[in-house]
Amino acid sequence: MAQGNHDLNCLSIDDLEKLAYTRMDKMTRDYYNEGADSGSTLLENIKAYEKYRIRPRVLRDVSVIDTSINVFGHKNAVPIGVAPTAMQRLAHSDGELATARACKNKDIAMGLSSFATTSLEDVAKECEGAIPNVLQLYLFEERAHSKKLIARAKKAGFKAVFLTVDTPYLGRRNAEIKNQFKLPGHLKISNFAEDDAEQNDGDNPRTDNLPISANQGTKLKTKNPSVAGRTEGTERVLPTGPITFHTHAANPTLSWEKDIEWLKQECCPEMEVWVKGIATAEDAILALHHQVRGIVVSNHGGRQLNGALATLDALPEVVDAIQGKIPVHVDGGIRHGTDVFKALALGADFVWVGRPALWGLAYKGQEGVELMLRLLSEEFRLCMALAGVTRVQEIAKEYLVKVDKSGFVSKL
Ligand SMILES: Cc1cc2nc3c(=O)[nH]c(=O)nc-3n(C[C@H](O)[C@H](O)[C@H](O)COP(=O)(O)O)c2cc1C
Ligand SMILES: CC(C)CC(=O)C(=O)O
Repeated sequence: MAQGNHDLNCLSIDDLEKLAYTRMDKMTRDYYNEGADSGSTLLENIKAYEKYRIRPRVLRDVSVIDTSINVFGHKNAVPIGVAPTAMQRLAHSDGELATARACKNKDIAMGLSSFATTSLEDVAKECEGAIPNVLQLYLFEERAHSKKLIARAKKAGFKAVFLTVDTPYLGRRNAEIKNQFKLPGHLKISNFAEDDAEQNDGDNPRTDNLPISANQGTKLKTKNPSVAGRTEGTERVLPTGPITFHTHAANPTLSWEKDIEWLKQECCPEMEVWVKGIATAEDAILALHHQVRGIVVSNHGGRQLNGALATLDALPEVVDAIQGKIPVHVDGGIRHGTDVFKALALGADFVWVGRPALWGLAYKGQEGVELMLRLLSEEFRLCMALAGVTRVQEIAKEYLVKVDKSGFVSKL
């Protein structure tokens, strides 16, 4: 394995996190790093990987290793993608463009948030069809903007839409509330900039503890606005005014019957419809029933329901339910190449990383994201070699054991 050309300040994702820490202002750092409530699910996402150990096989000629895998019709260098995360220009002035350039250079799929600070057309242009772009969708209760966004994504050549399904309301993120987090005036939620041109007076801070649709811009004709999202026997009024993540991202009305079928029709045939935020076998079966093209096991990086199962712990029941009928991806807490190996051994087809890309951006823009991808890719390749595996498809349960709290080792 090549050992040359290291950034000696940054030899691991842990190093990268520390380096990024000093390069972000407090509001950005808290917004990026925080989990919901006490943050226990965020931590458990990371810790869950420590419950498994690898069973290495030897004397297998590992001189040639192929880490690549096909995803959305493209060859990805490793089974790792950059997860959609909102507002990347908070971390670096090039924001999503830097991420796109890094992904293109490294042959890595990229997920673009609906709430990006760069338009989907600009990101697509940057990649010129070299990597499969995925649009993460917050499907607005008010449909016109979402309809337009989907049409634009199709035109720009996006391969898939990941409908985020774990945000009927925004999770309670106390630092975000304390800091009165808002997008600075020089940045825009670019995918909706045109829609907002006439009325955009900027974002409003998240200052209260209410479910998100009770925040600014949402008027519900309910008796008590603090229970927004439920129309108490009276008319429901859609969000109005500028499109901000405080007003539009969460949608408490989303449902399998009403929305998945609608979305499939809108996207068909150009883009695949996936659901991001599945954490149970029951919902995995519903996803199959509604014929989505794939699922992402995710708890939104621990930013939504705190107390939910770590994604690695939720993965096996989802994999069992799906039985290979559609791809199962996973995200949350992946910080090492060995984590990628473990997730694949437990049945994931592919993993996505969120915060590490933001830390890379904050550290050195495009170069920092490339560094992050390089670290994870090299660690993954080395892990495969030392475990005695030469192709990604060979990674399976037999390479793992589970170790419980008292140190008892069990086969899977
Ligand atoms: C700052 C931040 C912003 C995010 N924005 C979005 C988003 O716009 N849409 C979405 O579906 N998920 C969003 N996510 C969740 C990620 O897509 C992903 O599920 C999560 O970051 C994975 O966990 P990890 O950060 O531990 O890798 C965001 C996560 C973070 C940390
Ligand atoms: C636009 C936001 C709701 C982004 C998001 O998903 C997050 O902050 O976790």
